[in-house]
Amino acid sequence: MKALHFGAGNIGRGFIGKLLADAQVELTFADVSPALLDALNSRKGYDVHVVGEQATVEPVSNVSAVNSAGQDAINLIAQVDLVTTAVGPTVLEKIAGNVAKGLVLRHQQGNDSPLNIIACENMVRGTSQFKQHVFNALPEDEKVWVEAHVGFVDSAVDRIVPPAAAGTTDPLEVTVETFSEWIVDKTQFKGPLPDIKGMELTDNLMAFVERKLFTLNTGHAITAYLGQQAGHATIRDAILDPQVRAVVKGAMEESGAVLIKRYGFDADKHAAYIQKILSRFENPYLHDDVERVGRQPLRKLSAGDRLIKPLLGTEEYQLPHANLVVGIAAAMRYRSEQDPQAQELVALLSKLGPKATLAQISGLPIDGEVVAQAVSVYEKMH
Ligand SMILES: NC(=O)C1=CN([C@@H]2O[C@H](COP(=O)(O)OP(=O)(O)OC[C@H]3O[C@@H](n4cnc5c(N)ncnc54)[C@H](O)[C@@H]3O)[C@@H](O)[C@H]2O)C=CC1
Ligand SMILES: O=P(O)(O)OC[C@H]1O[C@](O)(CO)[C@@H](O)[C@@H]1O
Repeated sequence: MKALHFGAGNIGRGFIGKLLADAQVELTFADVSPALLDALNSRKGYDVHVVGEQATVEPVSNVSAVNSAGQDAINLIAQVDLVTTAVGPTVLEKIAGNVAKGLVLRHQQGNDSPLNIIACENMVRGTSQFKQHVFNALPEDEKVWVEAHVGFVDSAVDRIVPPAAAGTTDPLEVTVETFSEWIVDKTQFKGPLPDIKGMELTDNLMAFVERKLFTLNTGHAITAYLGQQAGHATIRDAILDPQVRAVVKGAMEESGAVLIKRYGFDADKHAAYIQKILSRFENPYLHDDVERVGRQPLRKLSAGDRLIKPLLGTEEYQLPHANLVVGIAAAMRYRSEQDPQAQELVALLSKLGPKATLAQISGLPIDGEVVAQAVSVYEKMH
């Protein structure tokens, strides 16, 4: 099997690319970073540092890389069996044009073998959203062929992979936690289902996507935002702060109560899932900055994402949400010099004030109770 993976970053190298290479898939990365492309092409591999109770170094070999914006990537889309992405939600639209060109070429070359595309991003049904971008870029008369031959397969991806430690000069350096979970929607594949170790197939993807995004990512984001407020630099330091931990755990439980109602999860197993996540946040072997985990606060405060969507669920089922509201207020206080969305948030707050800013970003009603509660917490937070 041949695969093209967009995004040779942390998840690309440390999780999805590694898993494909381990399964003997002939793997090419597509990226835009010259440093990554050069290093991958000259060394053809890299080491993955898996850290936990027992640290291991797992080599990845026989990989190569192409520029995702160039003709090589288009040519590969015409040939491979699998395309995966881990580029970040905002980049999917940017790569859609070249993916569409590759699909047109594939058709022109008479390659009717099934191709499956899987976006591995922190998004609800990210591949379906990517499909829309690809279809927007496709000529009208190619759409029927693409529908018939290309599977757009949604997935949930879970492994904490922070950027390489400060001071590392190797662009391929990557350190990952032991835990990993990649769950894909088996109902969306074209052709035979792949048999790749570490890729789990399900016909109930939404339950897994929401369980992951609205537990791990909800808790992680609130740890980051409250941690930054309390002056902690890392997720570990933040989650070991009892005041932060109480809110994070409370918010995951509030979100969990919605998931239990919606998907019928077993309450005890869900409580154990939350405990496991808290211990992953504490991982002493990972250095994960609160600034990274809180990145792109406008995305994280949007209606379908990890803070607002669980809160809307609590309203739907009339469940408590005091801790989620504290997390939302803390997100409004997130600051980062590196992050354009953090700058935009500051600009919005100073132009519109907190109430209108939150309503605009989240889609929550400006005169509703939740906005009033969040703004009241926000104002007490400095
Ligand atoms: N790091 C983590 O622990 C996890 C990340 N994710 C998700 O995986 C995705 C990627 O995250 P990370 O790997 O952490 O980010 P990252 O920033 O380490 O990697 C993104 C990669 O995409 C590349 N890129 C940017 N523009 C591109 C383009 N036009 N074409 C091709 N490549 C391009 C970048 O050069 C970079 O190598 C995100 O959606 C994230 O939410 C999901 C689970 C875990
Ligand atoms: O990658 P995002 O969506 O910006 O959010 C960061 C989060 O994603 C992860 O990278 C993994 O799911 C976490 O480390 C963190 O919750």
